[in-house]
Amino acid sequence: MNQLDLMPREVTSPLPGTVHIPNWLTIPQQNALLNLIRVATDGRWYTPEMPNGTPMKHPIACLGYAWKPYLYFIQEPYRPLPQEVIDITRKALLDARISYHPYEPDTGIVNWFPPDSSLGWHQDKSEHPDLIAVGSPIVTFSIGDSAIFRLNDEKQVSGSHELELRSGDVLIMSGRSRLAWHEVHKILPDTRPIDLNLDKAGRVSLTIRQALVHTKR
Ligand SMILES: O=C(O)CCC(=O)C(=O)O
Ligand SMILES: [Fe+2]
Repeated sequence: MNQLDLMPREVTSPLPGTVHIPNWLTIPQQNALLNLIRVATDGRWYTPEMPNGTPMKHPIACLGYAWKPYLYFIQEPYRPLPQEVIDITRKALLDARISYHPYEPDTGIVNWFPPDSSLGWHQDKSEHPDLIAVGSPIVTFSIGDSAIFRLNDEKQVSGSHELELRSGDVLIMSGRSRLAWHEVHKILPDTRPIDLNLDKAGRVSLTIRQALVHTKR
């Protein structure tokens, strides 16, 4: 434990529509979520290639629809996003006081960040344009080693907001900051809680979103 751990970590809203809730999941809840991810992804990890052929720097796995830069597709056998994940996503939105209707999350991209990995400056815009236009939320749960996360409403690191995303934190990007630029700048080694059921160093982020418009039949 360092000095900072003694200070309460407050809920913050660095940009309109973005809410960071520290310590939102308890350790048992994080372990339950890790288990659920293990079962639901069923070893279906892959390292997608960018359109120019270079592989991404870290592996991902997907719940619900699958994703590769920059489109969603159906992974066979198709299994919908687990109801438990939809439920905690809705609860996180309620706690963040973000009301957004109708929200039908259908996809979770799970990122595995080894200690020396990062994810460069980008916007999340593979989802249906009508959903992006209305600010449909992206809800991210962090588990494992902490990350330095940066975000900005402009395409530049300079002047960006820097957040430390620790194990158990939730971050929501929605509304006016749905298309905010962001990056996982670095992973802070050996910062994960000891009671976590993670057998190696690194960080899991589960990023829930609605990818497609669901027409009622
Ligand atoms: O790991 C994170 O906190 C963010 C990941 C991310 O930006 C993404 O999956 O698009
Ligand atoms: Fe992203």
